[in-house]
Amino acid sequence: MNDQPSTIFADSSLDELAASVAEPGFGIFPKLLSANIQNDLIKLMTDKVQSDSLVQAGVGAGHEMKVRAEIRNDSIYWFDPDDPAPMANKWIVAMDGICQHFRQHLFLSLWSYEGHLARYPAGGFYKAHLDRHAKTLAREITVIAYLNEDWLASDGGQLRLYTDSNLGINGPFIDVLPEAGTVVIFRSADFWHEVKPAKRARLSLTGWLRGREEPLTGGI
Ligand SMILES: O=C(O)CCC(=O)C(=O)O
Ligand SMILES: [Fe+2]
Repeated sequence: MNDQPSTIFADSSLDELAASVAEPGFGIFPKLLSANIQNDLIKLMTDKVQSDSLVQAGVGAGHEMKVRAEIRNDSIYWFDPDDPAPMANKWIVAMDGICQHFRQHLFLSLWSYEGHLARYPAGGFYKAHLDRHAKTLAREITVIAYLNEDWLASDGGQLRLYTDSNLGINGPFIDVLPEAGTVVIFRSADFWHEVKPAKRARLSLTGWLRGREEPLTGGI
């Protein structure tokens, strides 16, 4: 497979991702990443861990973000378009490509990407939540790529995705193993999800395709 920036996702993959976002609003795609891309992302993650670049993740948006280890206890590295690692830039370019594809094919107003590498330590988890922050409408679509080779069901760490947007955490769910190469996509405002406790360190790359920034007035 050609690993030029624009081809991290082949056109056929972009079409499949778009179809799942259109209906039912989420999609789970094992082995969507090529072995090369997967290895480069794992290497990027390893480099960031070794250079001590990860910080404890918080909850909430902007200046209201707080570390809340009882809700999530992963460490993250925010992608920066100026990161010297070619793979960081490649990923951002690929995400911009998805925004463009979804603008053209789904008529969604998506204009930017924010994302981070995340490392959950053994025992790590993230309690059930929606990704769209209460005070901003910017996060439209969540895209998660997993980077764990040979992950077993007994390792835990499943993404539990609640598939009925009306019933939320009282409804049916799908458990997804965070196996390297798997990509999960869903509408950020509609699907509750959580990370079940993992028995070994768990690596993922989570990001959001964003619409225009529109702060809501009034408290929520
Ligand atoms: O790593 C995952 O499976 C999900 C992470 C997540 O829900 C988040 O960062 O908002
Ligand atoms: Fe989330």
